[in-house]
Amino acid sequence: MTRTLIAGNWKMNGLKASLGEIRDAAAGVGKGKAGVEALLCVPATLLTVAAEAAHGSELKVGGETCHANESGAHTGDISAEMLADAGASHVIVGHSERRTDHGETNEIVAAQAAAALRAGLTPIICIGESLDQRKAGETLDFVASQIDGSIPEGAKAEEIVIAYEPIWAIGTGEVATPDQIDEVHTAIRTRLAQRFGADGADQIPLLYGGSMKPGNAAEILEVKDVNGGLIGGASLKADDFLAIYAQAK
Ligand SMILES: O=C[C@H](O)COP(=O)(O)O
Repeated sequence: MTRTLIAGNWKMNGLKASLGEIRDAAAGVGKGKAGVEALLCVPATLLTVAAEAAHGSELKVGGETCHANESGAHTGDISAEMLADAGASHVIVGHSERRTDHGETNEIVAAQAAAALRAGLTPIICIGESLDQRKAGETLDFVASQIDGSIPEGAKAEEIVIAYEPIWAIGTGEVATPDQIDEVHTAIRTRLAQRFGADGADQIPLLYGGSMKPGNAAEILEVKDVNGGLIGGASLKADDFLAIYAQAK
């Protein structure tokens, strides 16, 4: 059975002064919500204190990216082992902002996801098309190529999470319609079934991300192959994050 995951991505936001939001989120998750996981992925500077703030609750914390190597001369980078050591259970890899800002290719993303698995973390592998690709009718082919290239060899279905985030819907207030999400998520599940078999593909949570908010979460989470969300702006406030979490089944 597919797990449901409501995951926040704080991106480059948050100071120690924001820890109250994590404490509030931690206090609000888990109540009568068996089968729905809650996760906040925070900047590396906050990971240890966020893990402490969430300790004893059902809120998990995660990183936002990782280097493929375990250690070494990579100034400024952070390994998956370091994230695990700081208390992370998950790490986002291949977010479109990383692909754009840091030139991360499918090959790099697959190596990062492999590193996450090596360190015992669950990689949340992000894929999604640009507006130009959507207008050109290339969405499904592009997303399929990202799936093929970004999931590492040897990964097991139960170890990974996929997040579909149309780039044009990220931080723009523009949300993909349920029909658009349905079309892409169905295509993703079908592609995953070619690699993992139907039973394997069914075990992989498919998250939607892109301007998800308390007011549109229910409609998005109702879409057949949506198993949760990857939430940016609305995850910064515990009230909003919890309001989305409350709508997940
Ligand atoms: O990782 C999260 C996504 O980029 C969505 O961000 P957003 O909810 O601010 O649009």
